[in-house]
Amino acid sequence: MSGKVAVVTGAARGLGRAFTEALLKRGDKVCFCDVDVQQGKQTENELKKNFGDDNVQFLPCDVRKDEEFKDFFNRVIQKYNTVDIMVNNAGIMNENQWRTTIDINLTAVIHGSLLAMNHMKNKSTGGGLIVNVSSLAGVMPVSFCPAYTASKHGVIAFSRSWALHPELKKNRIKITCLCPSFADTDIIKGTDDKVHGPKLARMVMKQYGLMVTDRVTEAFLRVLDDADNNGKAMMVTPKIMDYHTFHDPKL
Ligand SMILES: NC(=O)c1ccc[n+]([C@@H]2O[C@H](COP(=O)([O-])OP(=O)(O)OC[C@H]3O[C@@H](n4cnc5c(N)ncnc54)[C@H](O)[C@@H]3O)[C@@H](O)[C@H]2O)c1
Ligand SMILES: CC[C@@H](O)/C=C/C=C\C[C@@H](O)/C=C/C=C/C=C\[C@@H](O)CCCC(=O)O
Repeated sequence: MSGKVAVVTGAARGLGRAFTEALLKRGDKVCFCDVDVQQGKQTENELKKNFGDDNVQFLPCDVRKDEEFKDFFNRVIQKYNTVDIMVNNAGIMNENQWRTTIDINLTAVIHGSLLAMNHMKNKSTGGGLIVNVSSLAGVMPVSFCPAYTASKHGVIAFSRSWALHPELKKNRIKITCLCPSFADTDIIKGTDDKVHGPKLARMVMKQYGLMVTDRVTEAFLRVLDDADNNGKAMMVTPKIMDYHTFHDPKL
């Protein structure tokens, strides 16, 4: 039994919900948020039935809204006294709404990470883990969704940069990324008007294959259990489950 307190953003459905369930199965307590209040409440009811009323809590929050996000994070601390694991998962894919894509996929991940770091460095027990959900599109170019790809590269650059910082090491805070290829959730559905070249997108997705969410959860748990995960980016595709090798220039 792990017994930690975790926060997961955008967990009313999809990968966020799968990560929440995996954490609950380990014996963690989870507070999750989503902008979709109806789906969030339904998921909360289902999870409470399986894992107990006190172990899981849904709170509505649009991570784009700074005050709402701050308030959500503070309410988690009020309820569970601490946060040990922060999973910045909420994300969208829409090239026609590229500013919103950057706001949710990158700016809010930065905000969520900073909220978690501030709390984790001040708490008496110290330490914590931040898991930022990037994408395989965070380590390679993807022609049909350049803004999404930029947001996911940004998540990795931000996380790897903080991971090097001595202050994080001193406070035993680790920051790591998860980089799935295509998984069977709503984000990959009905995207024809959201990408540059829907035919190409479908072709690439067919080539790569679609993962069940359980496979991504397996990679998520592997990262959680790995003491040496700081500053790393775990790729997960139908064939690969391994950290990406970065070729940083040697100066
Ligand atoms: N499914 C894939 O193929 C895949 C691959 C790589 C990375 N990812 C990433 O995984 C993460 C989860 O995506 P998913 O596949 O579960 O998609 P999804 O669409 O099923 O779930 C995303 C969730 O985020 C929520 N959300 C969106 N905007 C929000 C906001 N402003 N505030 C709070 N919540 C918000 C949605 O309501 C939804 O519940 C995303 O960051 C996505 O980019 C997904
Ligand atoms: C049809 C799917 C698409 O519209 C939605 C995708 C949403 C999320 C998945 C994303 O995170 C994963 C992307 C992975 C890309 C992997 C491979 C590319 O490098 C291949 C690019 C080839 C090309 O663009 O020519």
